[in-house]
Amino acid sequence: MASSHPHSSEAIRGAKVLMVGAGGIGCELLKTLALSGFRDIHIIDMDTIEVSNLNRQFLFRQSHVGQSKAKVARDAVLKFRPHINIKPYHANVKDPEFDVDFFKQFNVVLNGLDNLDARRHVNRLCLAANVPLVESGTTGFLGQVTVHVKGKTECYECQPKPAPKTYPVCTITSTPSKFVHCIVWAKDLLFAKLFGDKNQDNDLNVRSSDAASSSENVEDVFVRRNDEDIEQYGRKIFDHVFGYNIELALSNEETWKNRNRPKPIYSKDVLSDELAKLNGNIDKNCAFDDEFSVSAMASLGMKNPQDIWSLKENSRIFLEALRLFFTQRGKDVGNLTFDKDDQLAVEFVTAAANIRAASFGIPLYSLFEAKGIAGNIVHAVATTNAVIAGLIVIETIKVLQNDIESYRMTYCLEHPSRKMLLMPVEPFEPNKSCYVCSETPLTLEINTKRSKLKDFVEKIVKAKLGMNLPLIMNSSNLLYEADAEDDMVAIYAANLEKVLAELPSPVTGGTMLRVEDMHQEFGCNVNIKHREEFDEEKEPDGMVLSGWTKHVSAPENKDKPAANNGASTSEASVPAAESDEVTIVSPSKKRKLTDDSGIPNAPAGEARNHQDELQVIDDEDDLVMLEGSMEGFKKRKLS
Ligand SMILES: Nc1ncnc2c1ncn2[C@@H]1O[C@H](COP(=O)(O)OP(=O)(O)OP(=O)(O)O)[C@@H](O)[C@H]1O
Ligand SMILES: [Zn+2]
Repeated sequence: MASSHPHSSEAIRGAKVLMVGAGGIGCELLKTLALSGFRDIHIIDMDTIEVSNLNRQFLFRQSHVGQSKAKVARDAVLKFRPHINIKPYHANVKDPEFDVDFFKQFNVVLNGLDNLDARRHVNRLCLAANVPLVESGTTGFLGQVTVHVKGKTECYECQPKPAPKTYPVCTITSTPSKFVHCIVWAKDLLFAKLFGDKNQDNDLNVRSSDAASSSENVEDVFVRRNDEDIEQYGRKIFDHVFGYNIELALSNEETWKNRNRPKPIYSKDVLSDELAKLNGNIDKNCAFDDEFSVSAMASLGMKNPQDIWSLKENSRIFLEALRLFFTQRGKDVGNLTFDKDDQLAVEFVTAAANIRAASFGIPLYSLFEAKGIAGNIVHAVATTNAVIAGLIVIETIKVLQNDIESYRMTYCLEHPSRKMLLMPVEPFEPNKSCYVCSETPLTLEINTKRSKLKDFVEKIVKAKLGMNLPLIMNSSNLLYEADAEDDMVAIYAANLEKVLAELPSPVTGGTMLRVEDMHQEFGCNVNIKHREEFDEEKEPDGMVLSGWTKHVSAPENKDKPAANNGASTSEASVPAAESDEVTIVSPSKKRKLTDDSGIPNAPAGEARNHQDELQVIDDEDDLVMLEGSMEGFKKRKLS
């Protein structure tokens, strides 16, 4: 780790650093820190080791599966650097114990995280504690490292981050045109409906409940009666979702005027009765070691995850996976959420998505490909993580030396630009209108007569402002407090609704709300303005927050800013959603369709660069940088 600075080794030896995340980047980083001479390292990671981590998180071995990442990483590094201090915390960085005072003890904080939510939280604590932050992210071959020093460079939130990839609910429930729509339907609607929490809202029946006046009671279809034969139940579900619901959708002629009509698929048409019986019989000879090895593919003797199954094979997998969930993993049913590492769940979702795709004339995909789409997986490249970890340490040393002139944010590219794969750029000054690191008030346009406190808190305060434990004030009146007792919540809700309701319409001056998060020692002012109507397509929240800088996020999710925006460290979740999930926009009313799309696992779609500096052409599979874009790298002086 060469540095021209004479005191770098001193700076390293005396430094106390906090690493957040001990995953793909984190393992590389801890090793590089230790080998570079760092002697006091604290690590927070909330996860335990999974088998799927082992290919790149090289501090972990098979025998560590199930153990704390932070602790195992520490032990592994102490084997070759026994005399340094490494303190692990198996915990969520958002836990209250990691407050501003905790952050203040460190000289620098290094993020190796994989989600926007945690990154924003750490950014705010670093600002409040006045501790520099070195932020990083990787997605496949792409990566970046940025330096954030309060008052000197932009903070992590100075540039707005792109919104999570969302799909209009009607595209998902009624008019899929791409395989990803079928995956989202299979995963977030059907899987959730059959195996998830029954109390969760679910749009699966949007269409059929419209016609619930017909003989069938829709809710009953999905509930398995106690004495109901599992094969019969499986076929009933199959026929309902792939046959009956499609017929129902077809009855709405308007929808299909300019679209290809889907084809209803019934189990009897695809599977002969003999086959369906065989379906069940095979399994009886197939023993599973534990519940996580339960597999419909194994049960049916299908081996290659890269095969594209026929409609018949998908149907058999669908019925078999459903049967296995109820017979072998019955205790999970009702509590499951889709997990890309759950083989049976991936099999079920692949099969269901393929059957739906077949119905809508969309090409079918293999389990391997479907898993990538469902899990938003861009395959991790260990080398990218290693390069990024090295760059983090280089920036860390500069930060410790207070060598501001040398700070760089560095992009790791997939293809060379001007023969360079690493693109160093001078950091930007803080954005004067950043609501996080400056005092700029925000503006919220909202229908003050209709909007509810719950929506305001969930959609704006938590989702957009990233607050964990919010508190809302109007002058000196407390309107909302996150951890208030239930009865108080009702009073707060009434208060806010009263405040909103009393606003004259249209409000020109606005009403100021103060929103704070004590834990983050962060607060901002929100100027409420009344607006009557919202475009349900473009403004699905029914309220619009603005005021802190122009929007970077492109509607098609191209030219998405940097890798550390949302998802990503290794095996990054592409659509950069906070929960790393593709979500469905559920409109209050039916909306006009658009074909938004973009394939979520296409690495090319993930051009992760500062939009202002890097122009990127999303050319299906290639990230191409325009030569002229180098102009954007011109110096911007730091204060
Ligand atoms: N709020 C948080 N608090 C503490 N650790 C977190 C938090 N959010 C994410 N992490 C950790 O950040 C690390 C990110 O690493 P990485 O991107 O390699 O993900 P992974 O979970 O190890 O792998 P994959 O998601 O690809 O299976 C994970 O170990 C995860 O536990
Ligand atoms: Zn900022």
